[in-house]
Amino acid sequence: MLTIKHFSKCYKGGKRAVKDLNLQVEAGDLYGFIGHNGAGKTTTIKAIVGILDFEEGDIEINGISIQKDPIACKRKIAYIPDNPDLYEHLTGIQYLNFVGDIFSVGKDKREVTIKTYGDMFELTSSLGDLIQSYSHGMKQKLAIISALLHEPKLLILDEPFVGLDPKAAHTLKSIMKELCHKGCAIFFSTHVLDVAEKLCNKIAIIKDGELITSGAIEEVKGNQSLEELFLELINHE
Ligand SMILES: Nc1ncnc2c1ncn2[C@@H]1O[C@H](COP(=O)(O)OP(=O)(O)OP(=O)(O)O)[C@@H](O)[C@H]1O
Repeated sequence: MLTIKHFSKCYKGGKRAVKDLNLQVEAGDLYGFIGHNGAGKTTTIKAIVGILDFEEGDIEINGISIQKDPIACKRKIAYIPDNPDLYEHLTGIQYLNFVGDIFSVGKDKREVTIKTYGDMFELTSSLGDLIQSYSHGMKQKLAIISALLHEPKLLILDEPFVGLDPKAAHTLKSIMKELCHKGCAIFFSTHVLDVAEKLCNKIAIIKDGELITSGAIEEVKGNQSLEELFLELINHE
């Protein structure tokens, strides 16, 4: 579903943010991407979803290169950034319809999806309000609903639990598990190691732009907790 091959990124005038990253995410994977502040997670995520150019390596969504055919890739994926920048002058429902139009989501399918996830996130009664009146968590919920409208095959989330209250975080975790159960793949960054440990079947740990371990969570962490493993790897050297 997602193949990252020898991906490197060097910002203009800056140091190398990611170095020779290789990763494979399969259908059904709930893949956690873990690393310290500045490790290179957001850089990698932005490259995967086609909003950050890169010169070295390739990233493929279902065998299609994000750099060669970004439109075909974007039809299959959804991306929720760590700080959703939505159109504040629209109401929630106008924004969802705008996204639905972009992805050509049919009227009936659109209504069912908006009602289902709107109710799950307790946002339905606020969808007629302007986004500028929403709290950070409400914007995050709206961004999540908009991302699910076109039934993406690959969902990419950057720090998805930040700003969500415990109930909404629980709802999102349930949705993520259900989507992967149905064959969707999810790749998400997080600093919440307890959540990653409980939720993910696979994890990758990145340090200073380099992948230091990846694979099935039970194999990667062995008998340790994920927190113990992370601290050991990050403090090493
Ligand atoms: N636009 C940019 N220009 C120059 N350097 C950048 C830019 N964006 C990120 N960097 C640098 O690239 C490195 C990786 O940053 P990135 O945002 O990918 O880290 P991260 O793992 O997502 O961190 P965090 O957990 O703090 O969000 C850091 O050294 C950062 O300073």
